[in-house]
Amino acid sequence: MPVTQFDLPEKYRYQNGFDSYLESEASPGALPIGQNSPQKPPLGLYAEKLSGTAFTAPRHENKQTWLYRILPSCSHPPFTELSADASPESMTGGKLHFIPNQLRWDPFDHASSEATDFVSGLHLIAGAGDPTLKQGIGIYIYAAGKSMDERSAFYSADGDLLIVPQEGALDIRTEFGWMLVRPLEICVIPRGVRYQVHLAEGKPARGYALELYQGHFILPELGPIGSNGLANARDFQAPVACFTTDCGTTAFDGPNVYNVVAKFNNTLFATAQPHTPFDVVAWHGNYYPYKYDLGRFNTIGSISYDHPDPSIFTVLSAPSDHVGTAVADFVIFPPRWLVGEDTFRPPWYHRNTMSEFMGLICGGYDAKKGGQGGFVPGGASLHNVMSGHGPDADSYEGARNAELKPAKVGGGSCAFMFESCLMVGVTEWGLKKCCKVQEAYSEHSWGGVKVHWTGEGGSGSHLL
Ligand SMILES: O=C(O)Cc1cc(O)ccc1O
Ligand SMILES: [Fe+2]
Repeated sequence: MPVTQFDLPEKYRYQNGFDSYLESEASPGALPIGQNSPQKPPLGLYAEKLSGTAFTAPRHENKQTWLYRILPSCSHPPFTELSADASPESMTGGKLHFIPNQLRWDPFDHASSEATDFVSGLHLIAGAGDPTLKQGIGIYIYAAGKSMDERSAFYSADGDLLIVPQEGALDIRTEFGWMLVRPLEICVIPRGVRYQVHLAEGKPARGYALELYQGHFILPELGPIGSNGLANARDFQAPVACFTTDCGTTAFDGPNVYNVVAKFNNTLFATAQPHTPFDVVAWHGNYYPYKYDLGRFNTIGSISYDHPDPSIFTVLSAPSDHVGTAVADFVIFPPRWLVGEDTFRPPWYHRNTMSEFMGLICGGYDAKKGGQGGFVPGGASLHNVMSGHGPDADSYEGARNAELKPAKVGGGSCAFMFESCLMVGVTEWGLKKCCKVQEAYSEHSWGGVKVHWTGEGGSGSHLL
């Protein structure tokens, strides 16, 4: 039976569309009509604008949302920087190591303690650039053993966060409403949006995330593919407004029981206020959190010969200032048919001017062995700028000798890649403290690659 949004609790009645202009009101009449900021907004609410681009950004890039809330979000005591204990270096970065070696990680540990929530369980594994310049990316592994406290909220001033759950569904309450994000689904929480992550059904959660310090994700151009295909705009889902009302008679009335944690230049700050930050009764705009079910991806590939570039599997792209070159592409490798004739079907051996960070949500990957020491769900790999990589020796031999019948690859599997034009550095946590780096990755994968050369052909004149 297909699950429609009406089979889910009311808080999950999403609105559909990518980069659409949406509006939602949890109380009838909360949205002003015909203007954004009336002298007295309806229902005694405050109007607050949340900008995702410069006010003057061109129309096609401009992103903003008007929030209608019980109290404005400025009404909080000052933030103070969290201690090193509460803001561990594993989360905020520290030194980055830029190294040309291919790297692969065993599956990352689940949260070691039930005291770890989504925020304290975020580990920066790799990154490039600088949030203060609004340039670059951060790549995270998260592992949470408990839900965030009902009275806590988190936001990042550093960028938009793309979350890729690998195990355990996340029930995310945002200022804009709720989103249930399960493995094989993803979501994006824009810069500045406050949210609270719960573990759906209380199950521990683990996954990957990419923070985009510059710009926003777009859908890739479709070129000759035409007007549909890959990730279709209508399959992206935004929350509907949902609020709570806990507040006194003024902003600072009552005990400071609501904690708000901010990530600001990869440093954590906290404040506490008496009123809930989840008090948005209505909103309208095109700057909002959204989710997407990867199962809806319309996968396209070669129906004649040769293995196409993986860009055909791009779900979302964060462009740099140079057309066709992404600061980050989010690419998936979903189940698909391979029918190429006289073709080496898995990925070719290659060196890429882009860096490739890969993870595995479930199943296996057609160019890499699974099992102990292989590429397995919950693990990762990094092939940095110009670091040679490709199928491991066994996968190569298998594909070289395979009978080329139409074959479905990746059934029950989904690998993904964060591909970036930037050279990516690995954090201390990623290289050492996580204790997951596979020391023998290169030898294990390519040590046994055989020479198939059949000897000199032609005139041999080039031996001169
Ligand atoms: O390296 C990888 O496994 C990712 C990848 C997949 C593919 O089909 C083509 C190029 C590429 O980098
Ligand atoms: Fe690659």
